[in-house]
Amino acid sequence: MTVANENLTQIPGLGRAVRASCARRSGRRPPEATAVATLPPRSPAPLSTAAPRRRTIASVNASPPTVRPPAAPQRPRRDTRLAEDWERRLGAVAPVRGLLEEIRADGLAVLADHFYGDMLDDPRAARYLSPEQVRERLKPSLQRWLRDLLAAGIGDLDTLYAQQQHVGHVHARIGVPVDLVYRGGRMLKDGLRAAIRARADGEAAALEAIEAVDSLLDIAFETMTRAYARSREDAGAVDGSFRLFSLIQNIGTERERQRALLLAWENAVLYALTAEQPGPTQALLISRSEFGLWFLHKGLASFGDTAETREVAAISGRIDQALHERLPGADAAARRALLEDLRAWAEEIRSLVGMLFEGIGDLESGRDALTRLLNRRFLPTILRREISLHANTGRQFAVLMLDLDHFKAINDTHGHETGDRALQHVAALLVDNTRGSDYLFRYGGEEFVVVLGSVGETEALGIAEGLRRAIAESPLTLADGGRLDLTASIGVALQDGHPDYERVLARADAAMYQAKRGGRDRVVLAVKGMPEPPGARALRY
Ligand SMILES: Nc1nc2c(ncn2[C@@H]2O[C@H](COP(=O)(O)OP(=O)(O)OP(=O)(O)O)[C@@H](O)[C@H]2O)c(=O)[nH]1
Repeated sequence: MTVANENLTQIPGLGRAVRASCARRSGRRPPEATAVATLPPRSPAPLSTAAPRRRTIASVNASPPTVRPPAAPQRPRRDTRLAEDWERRLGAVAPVRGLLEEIRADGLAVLADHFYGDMLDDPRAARYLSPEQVRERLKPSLQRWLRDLLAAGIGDLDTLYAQQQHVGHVHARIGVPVDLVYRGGRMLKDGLRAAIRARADGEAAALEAIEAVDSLLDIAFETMTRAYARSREDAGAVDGSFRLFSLIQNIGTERERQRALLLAWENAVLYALTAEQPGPTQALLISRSEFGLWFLHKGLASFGDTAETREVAAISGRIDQALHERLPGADAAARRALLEDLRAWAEEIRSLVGMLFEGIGDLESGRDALTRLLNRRFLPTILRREISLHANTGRQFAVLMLDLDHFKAINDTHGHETGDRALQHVAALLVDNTRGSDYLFRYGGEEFVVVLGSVGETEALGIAEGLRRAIAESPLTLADGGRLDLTASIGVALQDGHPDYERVLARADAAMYQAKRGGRDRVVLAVKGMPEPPGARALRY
């Protein structure tokens, strides 16, 4: 419950904001998100009002932009058993409603003070919290969250459920330790118990209210935890595929290299087994060969635990065992037989490794097919890493949101193919005018995101200005020899210590929108209080 409360008011729907503006500018619908997070309106709105469906930053988890029909409104995905439990627990609150109303009316500010006082004392929580955030946003939103929970009736189930889910997703994005969340839950229970006892008319009434509130908090935290776990699993899968993707950058070359190394081992064995003196067995073991070392250190890490990798490992073991057992003292005929077996096993390995490489061919989808820049689905992985690096080392990073100007007119005047060539041209300029350590993503149709690691404001603005100038000064040469001038609007946001990666993206987006409004072909730095782009309703500072 540390950051979640802030996010109840600050974060909801940032992904939607970014996606909406992306769609707005690109003319293409952003990809569908998987997660559905719905929140009640910010201020004292009735909980029973159905909350709008919100998309989360799963936006950037999705595949490249595609045109899709509008999504039908959906209720948040719910587990039926959990929903029944919610209903039961909300029902149990009814008889004690009067007492809870009293607590809602005057008891929550003290509780929020106590809660955040304790959290700020915890050095781990300090990573996610600043006294200013706590004072300005977190305490009020914790009170709001509690007020909503204590006032909720069965008709509010959808909203409540989605609210807890959202909190869980946010905790996962930020990486709040689960035990800290549970500690927060425990503190709230203790505080509410004390408040109930202070106001209840007798022990029996107090116990009834305590039981009702405890069970409500329990189920709220269970719902959050489920969403948290699902989010972490999804993020883990993407992180995993990114590791794999970055490990084997050029699959074709790597595959040929490993074929050659396996062949080199086979030749060494052939040479040794047909020579008069085969030499030491140890030198022939496949596990000691360059291929064997590659497989152990990189192949297994890259391909993971699959039937094929297990089979390669088993055959390699068989090869080494046969060499140990059958080579020492073997006569020419025995060596010939051994050689035949070894070559047959090597052939099996070759075919299995070929299959493994084929299986990861689709990792090429880690790159955008047109521009060869990184696919946006890896953006959360990179931003989470940068945020964690910033927390651990203080190294700041920046996000540039770059959108080509009047791109529709280019398509309309010169055709879609020329538009595609312009996108490739700009992608190449981005590569040429950034550092090797920067990450370049195609974010939407004619929109790019650049993540600059270890930069301050001046350097980030310098790189952004360099990109702007490079694009403005490097027209695309057309098939008929003519030239097509291009410009871009760039929003720059420096990481401000906020642990949620959606926020820095949304700030860069707002700055980019200002660059468009200011006349295009310019760089704008995100500053506090910048107005939201239309459609980005949840973009709040
Ligand atoms: N050729 C090509 N065009 C694309 C691609 N993806 C999106 N677009 C086009 O990009 C254009 C974006 O247009 P708008 O969002 O109206 O923005 P704009 O014309 O660049 O105007 P401003 O952003 O306001 O300067 C649309 O016409 C899209 O069809 C693509 O992959 N290839």
